[in-house]
Amino acid sequence: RKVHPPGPKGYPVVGNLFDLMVPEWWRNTVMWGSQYGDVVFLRSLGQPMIMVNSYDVAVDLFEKRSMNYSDRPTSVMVNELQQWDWMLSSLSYGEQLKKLRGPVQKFFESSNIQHYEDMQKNETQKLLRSLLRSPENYSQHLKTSLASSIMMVTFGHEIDSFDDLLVTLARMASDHVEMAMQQGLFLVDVIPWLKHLPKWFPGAGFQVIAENGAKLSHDLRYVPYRYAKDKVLTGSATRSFTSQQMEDCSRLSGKLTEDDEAVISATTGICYGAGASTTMSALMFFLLALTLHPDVQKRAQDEIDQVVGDSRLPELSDRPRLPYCSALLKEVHRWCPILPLGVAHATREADTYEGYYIPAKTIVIPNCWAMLMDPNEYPDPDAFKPERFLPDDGQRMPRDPTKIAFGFGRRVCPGKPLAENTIFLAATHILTVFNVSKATSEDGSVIEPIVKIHSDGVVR
Ligand code: HEM
Repeated sequence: RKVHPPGPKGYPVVGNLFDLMVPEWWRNTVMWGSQYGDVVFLRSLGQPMIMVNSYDVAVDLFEKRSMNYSDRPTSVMVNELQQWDWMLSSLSYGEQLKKLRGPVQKFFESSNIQHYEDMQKNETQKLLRSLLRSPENYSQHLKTSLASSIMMVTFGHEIDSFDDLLVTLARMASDHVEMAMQQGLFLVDVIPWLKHLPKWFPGAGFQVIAENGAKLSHDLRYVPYRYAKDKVLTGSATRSFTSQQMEDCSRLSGKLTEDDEAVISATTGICYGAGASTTMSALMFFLLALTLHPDVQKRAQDEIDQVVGDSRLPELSDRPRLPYCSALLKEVHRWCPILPLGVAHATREADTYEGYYIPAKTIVIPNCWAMLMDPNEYPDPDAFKPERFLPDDGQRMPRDPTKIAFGFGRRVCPGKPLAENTIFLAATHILTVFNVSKATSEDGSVIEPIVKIHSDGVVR
């Protein structure tokens, strides 16, 4: 509903708590969108929020007005008590963000990340061998392979098992921070003075959680970095994000300063948390799509057979000649949004948009679910149809879903080139050597899978 400046008073509070408590509650936000429009205002425990339901509005706010819409919501629990304030994804828009995003963007851009193709192919071939040995453990094999790939790219650290010490640390830390980031879970985020309560005080259990979080935050930042640094200094390191940054610093100033180390440890420390579960989720949805749609699988395999032949596995350079496989992966990002509500941005200052007053420090949520399920852009949105991205001559190509799935504006995912390469290699390698199908019981009858999608509140 349109209201006029000056104030947020009198805004409609839409939806109700029940809507927010059901699993996959963002599905309801599509209804809010059709009822209230592309911009929906809510108040959660006094905190103003807007939900952006259309791609055009997302571009208007996050891209055309990016100076104002590139902040992040702050949280006492995450930023202050647990000291995750070094983490790029939770930094406010400003000098520190620019200082950290610069090296991250430079490292992950396509021209640099292509140097890691051999390493990625090696990891993917290890995945194929594990899948051959015990296909029933497919999700564990995927997790291990993706963890190893990210650890190799970031620290030059190869892992054999998911119980690897650095991976365990990164997993525990990621779980902790994801929990702490959930809006409204901790009262201290609503009533900040509670942060002064000692941990023995009745009801101050959050202080114990915070203390553990602060330790994990410190260890995640410095333990893997020191390990990788030692390998670089002893000459036993392979090329990685850490080694490249250390070389850049030495070339520019002849030595590694404390400030350099603070940047390298922060930029490398975030990679596992940001990249492992998201890429894993995309590949799990890919396997689900193949299981449910054998016709799609067959068409993709035929394309690979024709283009690549049967004497080698696909490479990144084959991508332009595999349009159906590329369309399949676009459809995976659209059909099963991994981050249905993206990652929240926040306004720095008050703004007016199309007659709406948007206060300063409003949390701005891109409703990626609604954008990717928009029937005007993607007719029959619940159906899995890669061919929608191969339109007949003269027909319009629907919007590339990765323009939504990887976020917007100045906070867009910097890891996108790496994620896309990893997903392409794993998906096409699996298609080349395996058939993915529904399981059968002992008497040979097909077991219909029951699709259950787990979400930790951020990543599905
Ligand atoms: C399928 C895989 C992935 C998806 C769908 C994904 C999606 C996203 C999204 C939606 C955001 C928030 C963008 C915004 O605020 O508008 C984000 C941020 C980020 N992603 Fe990814 N991501 C993926 C993989 C990766 C990988 C592999 C890495 C690095 C190893 C990575 C690193 C980051 C970082 C550092 C941020 C924070 C950027 C900032 O706050 O400025 N992501 N990602």
